[in-house]
Amino acid sequence: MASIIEVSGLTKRYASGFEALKGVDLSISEGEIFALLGPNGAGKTTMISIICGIARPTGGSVTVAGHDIVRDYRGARSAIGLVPQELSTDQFERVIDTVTFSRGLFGKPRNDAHVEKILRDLSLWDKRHNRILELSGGMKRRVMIAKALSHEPRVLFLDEPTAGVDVELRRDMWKLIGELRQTGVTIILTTHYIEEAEEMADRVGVINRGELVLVEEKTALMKKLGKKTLTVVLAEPIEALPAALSEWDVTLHAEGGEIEYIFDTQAERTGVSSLLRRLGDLGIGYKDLNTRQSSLEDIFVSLVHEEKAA
Ligand SMILES: Nc1ncnc2c1ncn2[C@@H]1O[C@H](COP(=O)(O)OP(=O)(O)OP(=O)(O)O)[C@@H](O)[C@H]1O
Repeated sequence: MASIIEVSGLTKRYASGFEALKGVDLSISEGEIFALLGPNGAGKTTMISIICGIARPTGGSVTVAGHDIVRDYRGARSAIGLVPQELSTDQFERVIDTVTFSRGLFGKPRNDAHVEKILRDLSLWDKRHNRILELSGGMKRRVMIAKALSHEPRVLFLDEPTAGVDVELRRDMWKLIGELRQTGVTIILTTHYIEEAEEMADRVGVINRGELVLVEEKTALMKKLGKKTLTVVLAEPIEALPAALSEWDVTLHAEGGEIEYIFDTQAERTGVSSLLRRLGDLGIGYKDLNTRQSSLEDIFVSLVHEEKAA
């Protein structure tokens, strides 16, 4: 698929001398949902701010829909819709007016049919004459999305779209984002919720201390780094792990009632059958076995830990 955003050798050094981005390269394809993950202070907001023309890069280049974000700021910016984390709209304004006005800010001619479509798509049409302050938190977030979509951008940035919202609203937002992608808009979201990336993204990028430490298709990532945990529920609890099990990456849980074994699903030998044989040899009986796939969260935590350790 054609790329819509090209980030090359991007660096950002703040006036304090702090290097927030250390040479980031990234290419985003048109129509994909890309999730940018990273711990606090990793550089996510800095990167988005630069791509959206809010902060200036110190080095490197970024193009959006072919427009250089510095030399052709207007061209680049008009291809972008940005949904900030904070509500940034006049609370007394009416929904339809704020969305119509946002479109005008980008120099686009008035298009009532487009504004109506957005408001309908976002289930805000019935509320179009309400003032923002009369809306629920979830609706306010939808208004922010409507504003960002008002000028028909090709790329939509969502900065932590579900931070601090309840589970139900989060699911609604995921559904909405899924629907937006059907319209062909490219979506880049930052999130602290790994579950959100797991649910939504086609590709995942992990940024840590100003460096993009990983960019991968979500499914490939989960498969490649995927480990499984085998839980062996013992017939009788044991006090400690016998030394004869030290060849396996096993730990004792549930007050000695369960042994957990983490194994690599891609390995030629997973060690599962030999472990069970050894348990038999040791006279340790078990009454149940189950395995679970490691989540993106396990993968993310181990990545950021490896980085820290290095
Ligand atoms: N204006 C600034 N001057 C100096 N340092 C800054 C400035 N803005 C951000 N930083 C630093 O740059 C680093 C990256 O910040 P950034 O806001 O991009 O992180 P983030 O990944 O978005 O974090 P969070 O998840 O907490 O929002 C942080 O260490 C931050 O303290």
